Amino acid sequence: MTGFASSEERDAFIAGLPKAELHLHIEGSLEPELMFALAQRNKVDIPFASVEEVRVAYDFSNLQDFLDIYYQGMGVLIEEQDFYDLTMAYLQRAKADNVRHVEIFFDPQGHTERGVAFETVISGITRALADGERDLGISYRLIMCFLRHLSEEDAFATLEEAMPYLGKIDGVGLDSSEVGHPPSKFERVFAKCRELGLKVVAHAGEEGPPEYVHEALDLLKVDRIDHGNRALEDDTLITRLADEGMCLTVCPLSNLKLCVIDDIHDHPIKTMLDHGIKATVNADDPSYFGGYVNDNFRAVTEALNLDRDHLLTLARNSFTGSFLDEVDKERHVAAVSEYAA
Ligand SMILES: Nc1ncnc2[nH]cnc12
Ligand SMILES: [Zn+2]
Repeated sequence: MTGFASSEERDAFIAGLPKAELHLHIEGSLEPELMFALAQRNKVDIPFASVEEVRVAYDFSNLQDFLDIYYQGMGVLIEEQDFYDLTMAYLQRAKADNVRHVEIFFDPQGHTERGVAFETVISGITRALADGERDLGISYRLIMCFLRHLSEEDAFATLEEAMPYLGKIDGVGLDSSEVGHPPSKFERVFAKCRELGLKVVAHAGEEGPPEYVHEALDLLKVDRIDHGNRALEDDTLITRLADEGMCLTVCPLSNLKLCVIDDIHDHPIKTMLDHGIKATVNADDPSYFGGYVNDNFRAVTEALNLDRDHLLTLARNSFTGSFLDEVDKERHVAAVSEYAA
């Protein structure tokens, strides 16, 4: 137990640490209890008889296993209020983990292809984000993801639908099935998004090879890499990520549940920090992977014997790697230093 006298002391330090969460799919925060409530409210059939049955089904051996259930789960989200309730439930949970700033993903194509209007989705999410900022003091950015298993044409059509709402969207991302859908497939749509002044991020190196991380950097010109685990297989990437101060939004319990790693003791986050890479800790899809951000912090801190300095670095990285203005970044980084003192 490096640096901490007890597991209680360690957990208390994590609980009180001011932090930002930069990799969170809002649809992945749909807890089984809310899924059942919304299924009833909207008269939607779900293939589960109980909350226990749902949790048993969350036994994945790879990303695709999870995605199949994830897209099915979001089928209960129909009305604007559903998206509000989903987002507000996440923000309340984030508040309990002392999260001060969130940058959340949403997957519009997972909804519009079911006949739910883009307006319904974004209105519910942003209404909750605004209420959360006012009532819980959590600032936010919103990132619209393109589903990479769908076509470039679909992505362009989604961007077109998003045009009237660009004032509410800070960035775009790339998620869903990685292998076979390289970043290069979306080079043109990302170029357009950058021209529009949007920040750009992409899932890369979760299951996909290091080459996809190179493509995300070189072709999509990303501001952050989501996951990035497999970048560690390539020494040139390690040096490049460190030299460029590229932020990686790492998701330990997700990696475990999706078998990206076999054991939490093998998680690469400490190695990333040792290489000088700006890694951060995030929950990804907390209701599917069994933990919110502090659960993720606890899991790696215990397994990898992280000390106070590691945790403070991870917390600072979460703010410096965010899309906050420089003044706000500095304010939050100062709060982390004050916490350390
Ligand atoms: N971990 C993940 N990887 C890719 N797409 C996702 N969509 C939701 N979670 C995801
Ligand atoms: Zn993700």
